[in-house]
Amino acid sequence: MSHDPTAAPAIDDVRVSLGARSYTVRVGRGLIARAGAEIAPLLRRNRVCVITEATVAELQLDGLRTGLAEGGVAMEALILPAGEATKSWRYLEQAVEWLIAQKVERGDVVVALGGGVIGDLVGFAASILRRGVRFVQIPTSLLAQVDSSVGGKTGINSPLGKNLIGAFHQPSLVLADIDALDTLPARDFLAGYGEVVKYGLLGDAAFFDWLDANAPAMAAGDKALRQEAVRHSVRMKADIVERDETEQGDRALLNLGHTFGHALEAATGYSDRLLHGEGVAIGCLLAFDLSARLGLCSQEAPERVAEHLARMGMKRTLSDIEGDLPGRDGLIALMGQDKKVQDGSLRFILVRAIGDSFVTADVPRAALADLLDEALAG
Ligand SMILES: NC(=O)c1ccc[n+]([C@@H]2O[C@H](COP(=O)([O-])OP(=O)(O)OC[C@H]3O[C@@H](n4cnc5c(N)ncnc54)[C@H](O)[C@@H]3O)[C@@H](O)[C@H]2O)c1
Ligand SMILES: O=C(O)C(=O)C[C@@H](O)[C@H](O)[C@H](O)COP(=O)(O)O
Ligand SMILES: [Zn+2]
Repeated sequence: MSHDPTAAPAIDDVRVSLGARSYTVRVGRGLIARAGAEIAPLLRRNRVCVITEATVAELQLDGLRTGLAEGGVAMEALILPAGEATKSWRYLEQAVEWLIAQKVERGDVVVALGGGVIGDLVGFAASILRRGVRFVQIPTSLLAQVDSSVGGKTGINSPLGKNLIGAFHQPSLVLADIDALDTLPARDFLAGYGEVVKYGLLGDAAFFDWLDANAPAMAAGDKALRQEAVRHSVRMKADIVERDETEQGDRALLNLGHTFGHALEAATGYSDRLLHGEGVAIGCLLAFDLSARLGLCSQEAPERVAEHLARMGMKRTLSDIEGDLPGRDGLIALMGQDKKVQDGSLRFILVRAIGDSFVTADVPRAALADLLDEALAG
C-alpha cells in the first residue's frame, strides 16, 4: 500500500473514564467540518444551541453550521464578546437567559465553540440550566484543546479571584480540531503552550525533553507535532482527573504555577496585560525558583525551565508584564483567595525536579516574601 505524505493523520481518541460521566476527547483535523456526524448520536432532537465569541464566530461559525447541517443537525448561535472579561456574571446571565429563551430542554446539548473563556462560561451555564444539561466542547485555542475543555472545571471570575464561582460539570464530548489552530495569533499560541509545558514540568520529564526538541517546529505550524502535543497533554490530564475528579488530592498538581499566575491575573484586572497561559508560565518558573530556594530541587532545574521559555519567546518574569503590579504583600493577599487554601494556609505545587511535583503547605512566609521581593525588583 502506498503512503500518502499529504494525507491527514488519523483522529486520536482519548477516553476520560469517569463512570457515568465518561466521554471521549477526539483530537485531529477536520473535526469541525464533520461536527454533525460527531454530535448527532448524542441528540434526542436534531438541533443544538451554540455559544461562541466574536473572533471565533468570524472564523469558525459558518464552518460549524455547515458541518452540523451535513449531519442533519440545525443550530442557533449566541455570539459574546471575546476576551477574559466575558467570564463574568454579566455574560453568564446573558448566556443562561438566551438558552432559556431558546427553550433548551434537559435532553438537549449545548455547544461551546471557542477558547477557554467560552468553554468555562458555557460549561458553567450548562451546569446550572434546568439544574444541568449536557454540553459539547469544541475548543479552538491551543490552551482549550490541551487543558480547559477536559476535566469538567467550569466557571467565571470574581474581581477578588480567578474561577471563584463555578462547578464541576463534565462535557459529553470534546472535538479538538487541530486545523482551527491555523488562525490562532502567535501570542495566544504561546500562552496555550504555557499549559502544555506545564504537563512536562509537573509530571513527565520525557515529555519536557520532547517539547524542548519539538516545540519550536510546533509553534511554527507543524500539524502532526501539534496533534501529538495535544493528544499527550489530554492523556496526561485525563489520567489525573480519572484519579481525582474533584481535586481532593492529586488533581491539584494541574495547578502548578497557578497560585502565582491567578494572583497576577487578578492584579492585572483579567485584561490583555497578562493572558492566563502567560501567568501560568511565569508562575511555573516562580514555583521552580521557590523550590530551589527551599533546597527541594537543584538550581539547574529553574535555569533549564527559564532557558526553554526564553527560547520559545515567552514571558517568564514579572518584569515581562507591562504596567504596575501590587507589592509583595498585595500579591500574597491575592493568593489568599486561591482554592487550594486550607485552614487559612496557602498551599503550593513545588518540585523535586522537572517532571516531579508535589503539593505542600510547608512554605515559610519569609521564603515566599524574599522570592516575590526579588521577582518584583526584576
Ligand atoms: N477549565 C479548566 O480546566 C481551565 C484550564 C486552563 C485554563 N482555563 C481558563 O481558560 C481561559 C483561557 O483560555 P484561552 O487562552 O483559550 O483564552 P480565550 O478563550 O480568551 O482565547 C484566547 C484568544 O484566542 C482567540 N481565539 C480562540 N480561538 C481562536 C482561533 N481558532 N483563531 C483565532 N483566534 C482564536 C480568542 O478570541 C481570544 O482572543 C482562562 O479563563 C483560564 O482560566 C480553564
Ligand atoms: O483542571 C485543573 O484542575 C487545573 O488546575 C487546570 C488549570 O490549568 C486551570 O487553569 C484551572 O481552571 C485552574 O483551576 P482553579 O481550581 O485553580 O481555578
Ligand atoms: Zn490553567
